[in-house]
Amino acid sequence: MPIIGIADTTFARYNMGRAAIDEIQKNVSVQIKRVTVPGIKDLPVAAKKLIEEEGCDIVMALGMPGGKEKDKMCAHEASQGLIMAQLMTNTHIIEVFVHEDEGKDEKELAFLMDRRPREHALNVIKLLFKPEKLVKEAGTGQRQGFEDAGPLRM
Ligand SMILES: Cc1nc2c(=O)[nH]c(=O)nc-2n(C[C@H](O)[C@H](O)[C@H](O)CO)c1C
Repeated sequence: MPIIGIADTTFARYNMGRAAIDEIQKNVSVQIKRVTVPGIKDLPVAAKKLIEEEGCDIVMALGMPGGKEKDKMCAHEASQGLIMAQLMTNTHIIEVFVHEDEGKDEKELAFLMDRRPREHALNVIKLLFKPEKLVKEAGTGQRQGFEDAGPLRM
C-alpha cells in the first residue's frame, strides 16, 4: 500500500494537514504519515525524512507564507529547499502554499486554506494511481483553491 507523507506547519493559521488528510481518506485507502514543523523553512528536511526514513512515496508540504516581505523571502527559500529535496530523493513533494495575503479577508483565506490542500490532495492521488488523468488535464488551466483559469481558445 502506498504511503503519502503530510508535512505542515504551526505557523499556518489553518489546519492544512487535516484538510489534505480528510480529502485523501475520502478518496483512497492509503497509509498516511504526518509531521508538523514550526514553519515553511522546516518543511524541506521534514519532507526528505518522510521519504527516506518513513518510506513515503509522495509528500505534500503545506504552509502559509505571511504577508510581509521577509515572509515572501522565506517562502522563496523554502521552495528552493523543497525542489532540492525532490531532486535529492527523486520523489515528488507537492508544495501547497497559501500566502496570507491571497485572501481578501479572513473568511476567504480560510476557504483557500481548506480548498487548496484538498485539490492538491486529488492531484497527489492522480500522480500515484492514475497519472493518465493528469495527461488528460494538460493545458486546461487548472488552479487549486480559486476558480480554474481554463484553456485558451484560438
Ligand atoms: C520570517 C518567517 N516567515 C515565515 C512564514 O511566513 N511562514 C512560515 O511558515 N514560517 C516563517 N518563518 C519561520 C521559518 O519557516 C522557520 O520555522 C524558522 O526559521 C525555524 O527554522 C519565518 C522566520
